[in-house]
Amino acid sequence: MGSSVEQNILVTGGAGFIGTHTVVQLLKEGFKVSIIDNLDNSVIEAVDRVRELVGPDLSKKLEFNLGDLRNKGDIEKLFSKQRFDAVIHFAGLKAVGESVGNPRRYFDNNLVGTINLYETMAKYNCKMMVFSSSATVYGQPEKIPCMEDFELKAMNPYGRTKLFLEEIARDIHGAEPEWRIVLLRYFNPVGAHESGRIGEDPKGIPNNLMPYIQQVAVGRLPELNVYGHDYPTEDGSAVRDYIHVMDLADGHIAALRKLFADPKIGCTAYNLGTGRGTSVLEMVAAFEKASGKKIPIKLCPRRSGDATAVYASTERAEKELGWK
Ligand SMILES: NC(=O)c1ccc[n+]([C@@H]2O[C@H](COP(=O)([O-])OP(=O)(O)OC[C@H]3O[C@@H](n4cnc5c(N)ncnc54)[C@H](O)[C@@H]3O)[C@@H](O)[C@H]2O)c1
Ligand SMILES: O=c1ccn([C@@H]2O[C@H](COP(=O)(O)OP(=O)(O)O[C@H]3O[C@H](CO)[C@H](O)[C@H](O)[C@H]3O)[C@@H](O)[C@H]2O)c(=O)[nH]1
Repeated sequence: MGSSVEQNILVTGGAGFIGTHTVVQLLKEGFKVSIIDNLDNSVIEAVDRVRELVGPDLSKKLEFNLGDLRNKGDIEKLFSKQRFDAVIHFAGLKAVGESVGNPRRYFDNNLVGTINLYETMAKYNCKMMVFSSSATVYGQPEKIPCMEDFELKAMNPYGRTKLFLEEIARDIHGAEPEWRIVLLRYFNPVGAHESGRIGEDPKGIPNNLMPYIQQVAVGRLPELNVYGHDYPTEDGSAVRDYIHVMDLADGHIAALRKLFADPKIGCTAYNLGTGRGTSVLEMVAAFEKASGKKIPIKLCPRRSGDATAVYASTERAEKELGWK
C-alpha cells in the first residue's frame, strides 16, 4: 500500500542496523527517503543492498548523503535543497561499555548531533520527528512490564544521552507546541531481513547477546558466556524482551503515520517490544532449535549494571499506533 501523497523523510543513521531495515519498509510504503550517515558504524554496501532489495524503481526514491550531524553544515546542505515532511533520527553511538570509558564522545555525538538537527529542522520549519530512544531509560525497573509513565533513570553515559534527549524533546515541545515528536523506546532488537542481505554485523567482538550467539554458531567464537545464572528468574538467567527488527521497522511506519495524522500527538513515548520476557538460556535453546547447531555455553558471574528482568507493556503502542 503506497501513501497517496509522496512524503519525503530524512533518515539519520539510515545505513545502520535498524535504519536499513526501516528504509526498506519506508520505500515499500511509498515514501521518498534521504539518508544522512557518517558511516561510523556502518558500510555503504548496506545501502547498496537496500537498493537491491527494493528494486530499481523504488531505488530512485532513495538518496544517500555522507555527512555528520555534528557538522551543522552537513545538515543545512540537505535542508536547503529539499523539503522534508519528517525526520526519523537513528544516528547515534550505542555501546554501553564504550560510553563508560569515553563519555565525552557520547555527549558530543549523541547530544550535539541531535541539537544541531533540531536547530536546522526549526529553521526550515520541519517539526515532526521520530526519535530512537531505548528501554535503557527505565534503568532497573521496579516492576515489569515497563509502562511508559514509569520513573526514568539511566545507569550509564549512553543511557543518559537517551534520557537527556528525551527531556530535550519534551522541553522543545513544551516551548513550541507545534512540534510533533514520537519517542520510540526499543527493547532488544534482533534478527534480520528475511533475504539475509542486510542484518546486524557489529565490528569486533559483539556486546549483545544475539550477535554473540551467531558468532559462536559460525565458529568465530568458541562459546557463549552466560552472564548470571543466579537471578531470581525461572532458570536463573536474565530476562529481556527481544523484538524482531522488521517489526521494529514497521513500528516506525506506524509512528510516522500517527505523526502525520494526529495534530495532538505532542511529544509522546511508546515502548516497542513484544511484551514477552525471554531468558538468556531460552534464547540459546531457541537458537539451537532453529539452526540445528549446538551453542556451547559457559556460566559466568552477572555482568555489572545488568537488570534482572525487563520487558515492555505494549498497550500504548497497540492502542495508539495500531502496532503489535
Ligand atoms: N540496536 C539496539 O540494541 C538499540 C536499542 C535501543 C536503542 N537503539 C538506538 O537506535 C538507533 C539505531 O541503532 P542501530 O542498532 O541501528 O545502530 P547502528 O550503529 O547500526 O546505526 C546507527 C547509524 O548512525 C550512524 N551515525 C552515528 N553517529 C552519527 C553522526 N554523528 N552523524 C551521522 N551518522 C551517524 C552510524 O554510522 C550508523 O550507521 C541508535 O540511536 C541506538 O542508540 C538501538
Ligand atoms: O555475551 C553475552 C551477551 C549478553 N548476555 C546477556 O544477555 C542479556 C541481553 O544483553 P544485551 O547486551 O544483548 O542487551 P541489554 O539488555 O543489556 O541492552 C540492550 O538493550 C537495552 C534496552 O533494553 C539498551 O538499548 C542497550 O543499549 C542494548 O545494548 C543480558 O542479560 C546479558 O547479560 C550474555 O549472557 N552473554
